[in-house]
Formats: sequence, structure tokens, C-alpha cells
Amino acid sequence: MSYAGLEVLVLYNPACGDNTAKEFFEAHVLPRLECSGINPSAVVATEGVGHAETIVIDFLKQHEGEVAIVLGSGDGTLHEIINALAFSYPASSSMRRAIPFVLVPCGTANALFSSLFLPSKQDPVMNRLSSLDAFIARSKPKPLALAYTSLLSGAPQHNCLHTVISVVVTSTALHASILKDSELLRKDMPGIERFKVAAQQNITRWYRSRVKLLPISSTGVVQVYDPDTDAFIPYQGPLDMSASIAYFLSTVNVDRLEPAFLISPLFSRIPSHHISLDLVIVRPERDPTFIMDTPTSREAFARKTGVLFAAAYQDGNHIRLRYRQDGDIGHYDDGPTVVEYFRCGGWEWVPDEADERAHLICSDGTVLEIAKGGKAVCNAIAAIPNGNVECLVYT
Ligand SMILES: Nc1ncnc2c1ncn2[C@@H]1O[C@H](COP(=O)(O)OP(=O)(O)OP(=O)(O)O)[C@@H](O)[C@H]1O
Repeated sequence: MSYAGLEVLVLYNPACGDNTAKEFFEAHVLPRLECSGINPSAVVATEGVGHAETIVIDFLKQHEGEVAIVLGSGDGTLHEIINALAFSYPASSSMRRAIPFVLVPCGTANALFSSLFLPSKQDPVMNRLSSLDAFIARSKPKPLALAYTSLLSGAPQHNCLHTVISVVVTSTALHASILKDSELLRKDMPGIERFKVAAQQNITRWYRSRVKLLPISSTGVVQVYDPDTDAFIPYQGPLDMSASIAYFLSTVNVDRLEPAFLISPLFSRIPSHHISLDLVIVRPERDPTFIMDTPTSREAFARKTGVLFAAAYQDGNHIRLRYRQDGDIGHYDDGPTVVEYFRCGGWEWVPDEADERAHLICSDGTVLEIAKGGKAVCNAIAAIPNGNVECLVYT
């Protein structure tokens, strides 16, 4: 296979994960490219937040032909780049460009990489080079699905104040709180343990909100996972719910947020044939022993959330947990599921004005805030809306 005419940008974030991207690129990535006869047009290290966007946009302006981006980072840097392609890349009606990414996981969680590549090789270095090897072998890159979220102002106008695209996760509630608080711990805890510490800090919070589930646009249906049949079935419940919510998280492209934390395991086990996202919700009010929202009931429920997370680390087993009549949770044959696992076209989240933490929203680790009285609307989409760029990944 020839690489003639292909312009390769090698880009890494030296500050992601445990700060070793530079060493990894110098020791493994650059030599491998050289051995394969691929001479990058540029090798650049990011210098701070937002720098990756500028580098990529400038590179694309300078190189109008076929390109590939070898990216050493976590999910956050990829998120920055995709949002720059969506919102800062100049519109050109004449040319639609494919931007394939070669992912070299150097970040903290690397959710996308860990979902795409299950560890198959003995050698962890070789595992990290899997996307690079696919690129060198010139395999066909596959398109990335996206979730498009609009943050709207309050009624009656509902003006769009901000839009953001996620390539991994869009969440509110506990996960958004974890991401907000874990960032403060990054310096002392470069690894995934900071997510666990932040989870403990937030485990007793509930979030008051109105939620609307949006159907998959090609079928008009919202699906829910049925553990009895181990399949998705049409959801017959109300699409609109007002509730206290402990956990609310949707994913595209991934079944996990960390190599072992399979929060949306059905993404890979029961693949969707439509443009959709997987949505995991935990509403404590489904607990048969729930009477009212008090500090004591939140404390008691926090233990169940702990069990649920532990099960997510055990091959995504949380989706089969059910309540017994006495409120105990386990892998029982009947009883309400602890998790509601939906496959839908999107969702709306309208936080209760008085609940400040319910206004947080996380998009691939970036935490944003919904305006007072406003709402967030998230939709699964196949491609960047301006239609100029298609994002792909070598697998
Ligand atoms: N030189 C730099 N110094 C400090 N921060 C940087 C630098 N370059 C990029 N960044 C920022 O680092 C942040 C984190 O990067 P990234 O998401 O790639 O890694 P991570 O958070 O460790 O991994 P993950 O998202 O998989 O958990 C990004 O928001 C990016 O803007």
C-alpha cells in the first residue's frame, strides 16, 4: 500500500494521563511510523487547553488532500478536535473531507480506545499501538457516531446558548459531578482513581429534573433493555418523567468509560442498527422501599449505587440487578431493575431551578452548565451537522 499524497499529522498531549505521551511517542510511535515508510508532515505537542483545535484546523487549511491524524491523548483532546471541526472549520460546499484518526491512548480513561480495542496482546505497549497498526496496514477506518447537545435558555424563547458534540459520553447527575470534582484531583491523582474518589464525594446526591426520552428517528421508538429476554423491547412507559435521579449517562461509540467500567455494555453486545445512543438512568424512586427523599434515604441508597458500580466493573452486570421487595439488590429473577437501560434517539433534561448541581452536564469530560430555567437537549447524529467533515477512526 502506498502513502504517497497522504499528509500525516502526529499530535500528542504531553499533559494527559500520567504525562508520558511524549516519551511513548518518541520510543514507540515515531519509530514505528518511520519503519513503515511514513514520514509525518508535522509532529506537534499541545501546549495547553484548546491548542489541539488550532493545530488541527491550521493543518487542514495547509493540507487540502488526504490526511490522517495520529493522536496521542485521552478522550478530552479528541473531543476538543471534533468540536473544532464542527464549529470552527470553515464551511466549503465543494468538498467533504474524511478525517481519520489513529488513536494512541495516553489519557486517563481512554474510553473510546478501550471500547474499540479489547486487550488482545500480551504486551501492553503492543496493545496501545493497535490503532496505529491498523493504520499502517491501511485498514478501512470506521465512522464515529456523535451526540449533539444544545443548551437552551429558559421558556418561552428557549434560545440556543451553546452547542457541543460528544464522541463518547454525555451525562448529567452523578457522572457530571464526578467529572467536575475529579478535575481538581488531577494533579495528585493522574490515574482513574480520581474518578473513584470524586464518586465517593458525590455518592449521596440526587438530582431533581424533568426528563424526556426522544425516539430513534428512523423507527420512532424508544427501546428499553429487558433482562428476561436479554433483548431490547419497545418502551411502553411514559417518555416524560419528573424525578429524583441519581445517575443519568448516555454514550455513543463506547460500552465503557474506562477499560473495566462497562457502563453501557449493550452497545457492543447488542449493536444498534440505527442512529441512537445508549442511556443509563438510575431513579431511586423505583426502589420498593423508597418512601421519601430524606438524608437517610439518600445514605441508604448510596450503598446500592456502590453495588451497582461494582457490578458495572464486573463485565457490565449492573444492567441485570433487580430490587427485592425488601429493597435488597442482586441478580434476582424478578422485581424492578435498578438501572433503566434505554436505546433512544436522544433526551431532554430540564433541571429543577432550585437544584444547582442538576444544572451540570458533562460532554466527554468537559463540564458545562445549563442556564437557570433552561434545559439540555441531546440527539444522536451520524455526522457533523455542517456536512463538511466526516470523522473516522482506524480499528
Ligand atoms: N500542554 C498541556 N498542558 C496542560 N493541559 C493540556 C495541554 N495540552 C492539552 N491539554 C488539555 O488536557 C486536557 C486533558 O486531556 P485528555 O482528555 O487528552 O487527557 P485525560 O483527561 O488525561 O484523558 P481522558 O479524557 O481519557 O480521561 C484537555 O482538556 C486538553 O485541552
